[in-house]
Amino acid sequence: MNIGVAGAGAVGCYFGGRLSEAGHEVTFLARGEHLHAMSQQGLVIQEEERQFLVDGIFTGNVAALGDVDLVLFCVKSNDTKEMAQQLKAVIKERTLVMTMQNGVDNEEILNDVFGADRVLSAVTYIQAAVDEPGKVSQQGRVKLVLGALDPSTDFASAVVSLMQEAGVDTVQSKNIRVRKWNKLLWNATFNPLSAISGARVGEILDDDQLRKTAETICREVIDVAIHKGILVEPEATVSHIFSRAEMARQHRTSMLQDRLRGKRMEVEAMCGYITKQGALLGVQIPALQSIYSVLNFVNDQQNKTSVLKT
Ligand SMILES: NC(=O)C1=CN([C@@H]2O[C@H](COP(=O)(O)OP(=O)(O)OC[C@H]3O[C@@H](n4cnc5c(N)ncnc54)[C@H](OP(=O)(O)O)[C@@H]3O)[C@@H](O)[C@H]2O)C=CC1
Ligand SMILES: CC(C)(CO)C(=O)C(=O)O
Repeated sequence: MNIGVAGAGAVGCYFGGRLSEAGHEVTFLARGEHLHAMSQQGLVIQEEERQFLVDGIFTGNVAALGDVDLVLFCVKSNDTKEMAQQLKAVIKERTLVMTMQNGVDNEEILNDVFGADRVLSAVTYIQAAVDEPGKVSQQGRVKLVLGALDPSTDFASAVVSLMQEAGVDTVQSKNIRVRKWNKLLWNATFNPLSAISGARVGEILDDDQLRKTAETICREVIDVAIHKGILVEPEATVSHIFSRAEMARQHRTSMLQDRLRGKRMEVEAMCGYITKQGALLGVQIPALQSIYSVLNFVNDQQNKTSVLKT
């Protein structure tokens, strides 16, 4: 299959790399030093046990994705609208677009731009990072749960097979929005708190005050999910989220990694969306709301600093 990666950073390079290794033609859309390094030396992927070199097409020109059959949509949520509009102008009418992003609002944007009948969504379980330009590392388990936004369409199973044949543990879901909400509950509990405090997941679990705050946020977000009509059993969900966190003790969440690198954090996707939904639905979420206001300020400051640097 002819596959495009829109936003070849950590996630896009990893899954695009696995598909390229399985023999598919993959075009990686990237930019800056990372694109330069991949164009010169190829893409190096470091997994725990092995390293492999990906020899794909590396480009900074979105028009190079014009002929692909499937786009892995992997930009940070802050860039979703802009990337979706750029893609819409160049891809074929029948090209499938699969978001592998965190959060639940990217689906709404992609739905508006492309129509639900060709958008897929994946819950992405992976711990990947761009360690240096041209080099991506991945640790721990890799798993995808994927489904179509419109479950009456039948193309999700073909993409599940594509991933499975490339050796990626992938299952199909008929209710992908609920699965995405479940992941968002984890991310909203740990990502903003880790970004504001600088703590790894294990440090949040071990510090009484931080743990209490994480639990408070978790319950707030569960409340919003329930008011949105997502079926969640609060006690079982809190306990599941905290037991999954035990397996990621050393992890610096993607939001903390962005903050440490001076990059714009996904504040809207991880807290802004939930805060706004809470306000619309009349659900009080003071803990997450406070963290949202601080992280928004930090994001704006980082943005100003990077503008000053350029
Ligand atoms: N990393 C992880 O382990 C996980 C991440 N996720 C989610 O997956 C999504 C992607 O995350 P991740 O891969 O870490 O993010 P990255 O920042 O590593 O990757 C996104 C890439 O897209 C590039 N990009 C953005 N706009 C353009 C453009 N117009 N043209 C070319 N390149 C562009 C970015 O470039 P630049 O850097 O210059 O902005 C960056 O290289 C996020 O929603 C994240 O929350 C989900 C599970 C795990
Ligand atoms: C915890 C993790 C790596 C789960 O895949 C994640 O989604 C993040 O750090 O944002």
